[in-house]
Amino acid sequence: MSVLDEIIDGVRADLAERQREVPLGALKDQAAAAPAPRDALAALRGPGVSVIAEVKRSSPSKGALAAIADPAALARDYEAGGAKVISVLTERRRFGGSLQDLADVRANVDVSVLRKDFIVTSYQLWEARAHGADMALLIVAALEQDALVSLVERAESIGLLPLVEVHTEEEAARAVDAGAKVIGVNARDLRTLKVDRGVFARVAPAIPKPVVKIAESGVRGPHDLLAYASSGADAVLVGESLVIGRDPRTAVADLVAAGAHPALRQSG
Ligand SMILES: O=C(O)c1ccccc1NCC(=O)[C@H](O)[C@H](O)COP(=O)(O)O
Repeated sequence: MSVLDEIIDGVRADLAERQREVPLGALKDQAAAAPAPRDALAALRGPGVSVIAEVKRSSPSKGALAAIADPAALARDYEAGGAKVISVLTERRRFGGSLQDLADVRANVDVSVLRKDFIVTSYQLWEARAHGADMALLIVAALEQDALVSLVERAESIGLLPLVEVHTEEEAARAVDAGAKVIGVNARDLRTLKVDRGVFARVAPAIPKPVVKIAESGVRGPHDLLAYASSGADAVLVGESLVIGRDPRTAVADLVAAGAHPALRQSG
């Protein structure tokens, strides 16, 4: 069984428990009472290369990364550094995250917030919106095409911008067919956990121009952002290097400064 399959087994078990505790009708009521979604698409459309900064306590590949007692404080630092979107890992077992982290972050920043999790049912999309998310991750490798299409549609219908994640050209074609407006190319193979920064340059040409292209994983600093930008990235999604560093605000600001270089300015 791959790492991704193991993670999803755990996600389904935790999900079943939450579904017993909060019926879908009650969750929809919570979503209706949540703050209106922010325009994440506009935020990601530049100019320059946008930075998505991630709240990430631990990971299957590295184990514990950072304690992060106050995710909202970290998110405020990211926002002060110029991050356009805050990504919050809400998976509990392998990443140490929660829906409470998502709600806390959303209540304490003015930028858009992404629910980063392993979403396999529309119930999780309602959870995302009920806890204030503006975006939700959908991983192509975790979903049959019918399910992907229906989750993209459901996300959009409830005000969430789906970030559809791929790792190969074939997955990119599936994401495009599903109508994704934002596609993330993850340098990390979620089945083996190997990071290959060359994946973005190979997969990005399969993604048509109007789609926002995000390079995910493996960004250690401005040089990696610039390399992704030179292959056509509109944004980068960064976790580990920000949470293990001593000054997340400055680390984000350095990335934002590199992404704002006039040579990288795009019309959108
Ligand atoms: O980070 C992992 O080890 C991991 C393992 C299995 C599934 C997903 C995983 N990470 C999720 C992500 O995609 C990253 O958190 C995100 O792209 C940021 O990556 P990084 O900057 O390399 O922390």
